[in-house]
Amino acid sequence: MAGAPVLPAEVLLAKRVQEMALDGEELKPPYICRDGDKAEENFALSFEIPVIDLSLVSSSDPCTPKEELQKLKSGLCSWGCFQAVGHGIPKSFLDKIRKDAKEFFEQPMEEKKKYAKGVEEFEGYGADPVPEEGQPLDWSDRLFLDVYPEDRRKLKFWPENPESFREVLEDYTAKIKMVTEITSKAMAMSLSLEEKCFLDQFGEQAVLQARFNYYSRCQRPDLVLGLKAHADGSGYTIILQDEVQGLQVLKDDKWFTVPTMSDALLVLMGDQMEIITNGIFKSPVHRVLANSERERISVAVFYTPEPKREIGPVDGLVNEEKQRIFKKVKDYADIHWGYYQQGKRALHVAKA
Ligand SMILES: O=C(O)CCC(=O)C(=O)O
Ligand SMILES: [Fe+2]
Repeated sequence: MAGAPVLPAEVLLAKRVQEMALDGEELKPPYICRDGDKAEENFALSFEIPVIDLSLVSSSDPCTPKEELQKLKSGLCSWGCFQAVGHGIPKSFLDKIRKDAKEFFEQPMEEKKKYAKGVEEFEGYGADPVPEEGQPLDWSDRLFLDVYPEDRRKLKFWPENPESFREVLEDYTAKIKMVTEITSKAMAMSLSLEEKCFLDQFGEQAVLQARFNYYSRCQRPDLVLGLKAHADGSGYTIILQDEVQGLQVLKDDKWFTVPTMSDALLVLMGDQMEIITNGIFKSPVHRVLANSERERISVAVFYTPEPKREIGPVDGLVNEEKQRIFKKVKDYADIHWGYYQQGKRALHVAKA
């Protein structure tokens, strides 16, 4: 592997990781981005990530258990994420999404390429746009789609096969939108804020984007990453995992593997929730490891404030005790993307 020529990312990105894996191609930089030192890995399974029953923290219930809200708050202050159950989406429906996603990626390349994106485009099937020079490439393929508001949908990128894909995704979008409503309210209540204050910041036309990730098997998982370490630029992100572990969250300089739970959705704070809560909720750095035995699929839905909408720390969280640490920003996700492509975080641009 040493001495393998470094090909321009544009050239490498013309071929899907899934094809390279199937062809048994030799790994090349910049896919190779780790030194293979397994000792550095921390495989600790983090059962400390709180599991929150959202049906218990819905606002209309005057008996909302204080302990559940407290658990939600402390989880978001320390981990920046939680496993949501009781979210109202039946497990059978989550299985359907997982099944359609798997069927899509398992089709011949020819079929998937009908939805291919250009190297510099965002939406469609392929890889992320070419990163800055020196940045690693992810050992994964993805299908990225704008799903809400409806007028943002570009149906030419929406798979027609498997047959139920479009309908299931439409349905999932509506269900996830409801989950964002309950979640935003519960998070506000956990901080003793007016329950609609986060929803008001995001706006009614807040954007949902779905990213179907396909992590192919890799013979040398110690040399690559399924997805490089990053924090999300969203407000927050709702992740559906399959039964294969791989997602890790960084806490106290250690990587913790997020357990898989077939009926749960992982709710992970993006930078914008860190800004809106004046730094109280953390937007965690996370990554995905590659796996030599099994492929892995996840569906991440990014929930982001309306374009052009100014967001900033909510009033109740800035006071004499707690100084304002972030200023108002708009279109933060775009700023974030520029830094992401350089392998950097963007949060400092919003510092007061
Ligand atoms: O695959 C996963 O579990 C996480 C995906 C993720 O972090 C992302 O798409 O931003
Ligand atoms: Fe992410």
